[in-house]
Amino acid sequence: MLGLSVRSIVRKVCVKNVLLQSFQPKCRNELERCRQLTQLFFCREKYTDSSKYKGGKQAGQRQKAIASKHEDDDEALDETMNQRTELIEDREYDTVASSAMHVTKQILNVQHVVIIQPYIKWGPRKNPTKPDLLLQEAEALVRSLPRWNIELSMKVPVETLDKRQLFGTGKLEELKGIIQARQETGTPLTCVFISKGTLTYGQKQTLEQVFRLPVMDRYSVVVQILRLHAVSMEAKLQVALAELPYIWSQVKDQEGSAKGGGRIFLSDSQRQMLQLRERKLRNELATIRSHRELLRNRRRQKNFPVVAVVGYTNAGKTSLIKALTEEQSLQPRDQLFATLDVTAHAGLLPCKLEVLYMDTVGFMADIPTGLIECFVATLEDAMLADVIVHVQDMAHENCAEQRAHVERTLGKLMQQGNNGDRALTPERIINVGNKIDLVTDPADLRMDSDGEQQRLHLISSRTLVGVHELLLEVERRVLRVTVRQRMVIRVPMGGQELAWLYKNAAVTESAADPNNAERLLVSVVITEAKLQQFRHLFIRNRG
Ligand SMILES: Nc1nc2c(ncn2[C@@H]2O[C@H](COP(=O)(O)OP(=O)(O)OP(=O)(O)O)[C@@H](O)[C@H]2O)c(=O)[nH]1
Repeated sequence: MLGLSVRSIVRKVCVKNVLLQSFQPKCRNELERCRQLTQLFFCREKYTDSSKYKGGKQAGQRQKAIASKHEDDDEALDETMNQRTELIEDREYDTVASSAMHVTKQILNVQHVVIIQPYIKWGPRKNPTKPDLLLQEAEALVRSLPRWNIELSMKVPVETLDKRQLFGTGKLEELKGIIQARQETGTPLTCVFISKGTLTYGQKQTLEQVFRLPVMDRYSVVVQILRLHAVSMEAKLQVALAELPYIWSQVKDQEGSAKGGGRIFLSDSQRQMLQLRERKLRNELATIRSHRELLRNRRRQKNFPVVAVVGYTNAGKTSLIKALTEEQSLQPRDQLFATLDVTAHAGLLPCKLEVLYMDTVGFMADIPTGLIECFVATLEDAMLADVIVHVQDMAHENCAEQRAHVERTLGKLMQQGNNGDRALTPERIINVGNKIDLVTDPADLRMDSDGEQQRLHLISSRTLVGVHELLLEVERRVLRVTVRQRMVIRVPMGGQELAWLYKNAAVTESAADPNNAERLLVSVVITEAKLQQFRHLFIRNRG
């Protein structure tokens, strides 16, 4: 039966994933080394000032000797890293600490966070999204991390996002006062999250000195979330790779700000090591991706229609797939970036044709491109799908912006040629307005920000309102895009025709022909090409 084979394909995908996860301990090593290197980077600032660490000088000398002895040697790198990691463990903690590493190490502890959302009030660089919504998104990011508590959150107008101290002098003093007062009276704060894509090294250092707390930007918060949610080896390698552009940009900033001060951030050999790691990570990823390509080709050979479900993070993609497939094992979570791996789920259309639904990584605005680029490859599956379901959260105040962001990103992916020559025609895209159970005013439902009528399929993945109608629409599009049709074919009982149809089409029903006891009426969903083949093989021969 076809049903058996589609499930077995999904099973194979799962088995393959497990295999990929356990395959090549080399990958794991690579990942571990990269992680250590990242930690090494984040602690570098403190490390260079060895007086701040117990035993820092001694270990620093040991490390220096090792590094100069075996410059490009992998083992030397490991040893160097171990030495440094010891230093990290050993150090006396300083409140004006190198932020990201401090927060990384404390990720399992409770964090008490102050969120500051800077926004430009006037001018061409003003963000079209309202500051309140930006702040809400920043809060949602922090809430996605377990045991991170928001103690204070505020939005602060700025003239530009490029100033070294980010805020005007008066404003900075005011913020410092608020944080200090809070430190003295409430729960001690542990970090400040400035909700800007990336802070320059100089900005971060200045703000840490003023607030006397570690400071994080959006990039570093999102990396923490991605690390927590990366399950497969591919996702883990991607996260490790996503951290590298950040490290490089901070190195560049730091070198820029240290010019004339005689400080060198990374030695040539360390720089080479970082480049080497990057190359190795990319190679490992390429190997894993070629396995995925193989699976994709197999799916294509089996001719299963593929429906990709895309959308802004938390829009309800996983919930919708759960509703469409009735797959109980799927667990939607109220967290941003809950899905980091593209996963395939088998589902049945009303005509009994089986399809594969692909769950994809959520989109999010204001995430530095370097970070998301690493996950773009996982969207290739979506770009190659027969039909793309774009899920939108109708209950979200910023729904129209989110939709525009997803459409822009998909458009960019198309331009970059990730589409395998498939155009993103309106016929391939189904717009779905989800979470209508949370919308109180029905007038809000069919309008976008310009008041234009939207062609949206309104549903609730929670109450299942509209899900059956959506399923019918998915079926209509799948049949049209893949040039399949539903038909009833009359075949001789026990003949080759029936066996051929079972092999080459989706047989949805078969019954005895009431007008001819020797024949069967077989309902099938069949592609145009296969139908021609059937005619050629059986009908012409018979004639
Ligand atoms: N009330 C309501 N909640 C919903 C609906 N659909 C999804 N949710 C909730 O929204 C949250 C996010 O749902 P997911 O399905 O995980 O969203 P996602 O788009 O897959 O999220 P990411 O993987 O993070 O991008 C969960 O708490 C769901 O229970 C809906 O129709 N109504």
